Amino acid sequence: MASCAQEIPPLKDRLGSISAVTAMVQPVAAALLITAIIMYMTSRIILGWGRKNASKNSGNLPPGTMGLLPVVGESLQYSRPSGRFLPAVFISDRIKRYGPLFKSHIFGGPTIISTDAKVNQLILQKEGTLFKSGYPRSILSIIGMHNTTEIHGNTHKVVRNVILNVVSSRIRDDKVISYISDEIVQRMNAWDGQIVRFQEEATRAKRKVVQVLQKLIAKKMCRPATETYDILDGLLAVEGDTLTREVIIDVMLGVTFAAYETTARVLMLIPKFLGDNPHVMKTLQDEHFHILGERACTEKVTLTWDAYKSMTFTEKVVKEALRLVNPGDIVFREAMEDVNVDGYVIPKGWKVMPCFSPAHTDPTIYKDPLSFNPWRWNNKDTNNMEFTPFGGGIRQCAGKELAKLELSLFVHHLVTRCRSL
Ligand code: HEM
Repeated sequence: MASCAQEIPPLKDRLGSISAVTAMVQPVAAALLITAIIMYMTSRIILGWGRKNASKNSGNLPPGTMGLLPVVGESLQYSRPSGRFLPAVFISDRIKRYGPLFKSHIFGGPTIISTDAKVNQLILQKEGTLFKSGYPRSILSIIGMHNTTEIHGNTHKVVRNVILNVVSSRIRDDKVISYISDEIVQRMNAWDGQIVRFQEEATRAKRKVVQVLQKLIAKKMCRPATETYDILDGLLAVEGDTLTREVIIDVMLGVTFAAYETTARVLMLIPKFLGDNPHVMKTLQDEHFHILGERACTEKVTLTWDAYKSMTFTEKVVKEALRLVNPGDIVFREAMEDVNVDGYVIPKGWKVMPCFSPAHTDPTIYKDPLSFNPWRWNNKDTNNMEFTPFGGGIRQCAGKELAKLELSLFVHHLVTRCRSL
């Protein structure tokens, strides 16, 4: 058995080992001290920075926190996946803590987040006077620096009119309906027995879009627009000093992004809603087999504008899916001057982020809001500020009628396909 004397080394040796340990610990301690000093100084700078931002404005900023780091702010918390439907946990937690209007620091800048339907309406309606579209650079670098969100005034009006005119005239064309319908069937056939990797497909596709657009423009320049007149034809027809070729390509990129990501997200979740709600599926099947009549599922069906307009229950299913999925949940604006809202000030130059999903899932507006219930739309007005899946004001979605058509045609093929499975 070892004695205590053997366990405790003599003082000289102990001093030796202590100094060895000290030698080892010293750099670590020094590093810790320096880190602590840097953290202290950083926090002072940050706190000072936060106060400086606030003190520039005489009014009362909405409550909220700005996060610990100047550039990152609360972006990491904001982008943490929620694992459930919107609103994101970040948003619902802050509504509980601060109320419907709060400040944060996300996407690289101080931001006021509004989840109040009335305030959102004000922000959207005052586009061009109190607020202007103001998407963060990180988003613009993907969707193009000159896309629809970044063009203002008359140029925006011209571009918007082109898109609205092309969309509203072409979706009534049965040939276009048939084209979309065939595309859906083709894609569905390719999905059979496969896991669909939407994200990978999208990323790969995005890289090719600019090349495709450039080739398409070159082709279009060589022949006059025909009956296949599309948004690109429309934009090329008004090409000029402000609407340059570069802007047109970015607008097309933006339209592709706006049209694809949003519609795909709703489309992806519709099968889940129907799988979870067999009674909705049954009612849909009744509607769509009625449209099919005696025709067998395997027969190629040519859908028409009239057939689409007769899909009245489908319209409610699409609305309900839009309410819960909310692919256009947030939009970005920038305050053009100090704006007073509900006793708070939104300072000039700050980003403003109207967020729609809290109103869409508010139990005082929608009974049992998280249930998928298309019948709730039987007597409900949808032209109000509490249902804004397509935004509002002069920047309201220019493709909303096309999106609703595409989603309805998808539902048609999805529910009639099941008979043959
Ligand atoms: C479910 C599908 C869709 C949803 C939920 C949706 C949602 C939205 C929202 C919320 C905005 C407003 C953005 C803002 O205020 O900053 C918007 C704008 C826009 N969307 Fe959609 N969108 C959808 C599909 C489409 C489609 C299919 C197109 C194709 C043409 C499209 C084209 C546009 C364009 C061009 C704008 C900009 C309008 C402007 O600035 O005047 N969207 N969309």
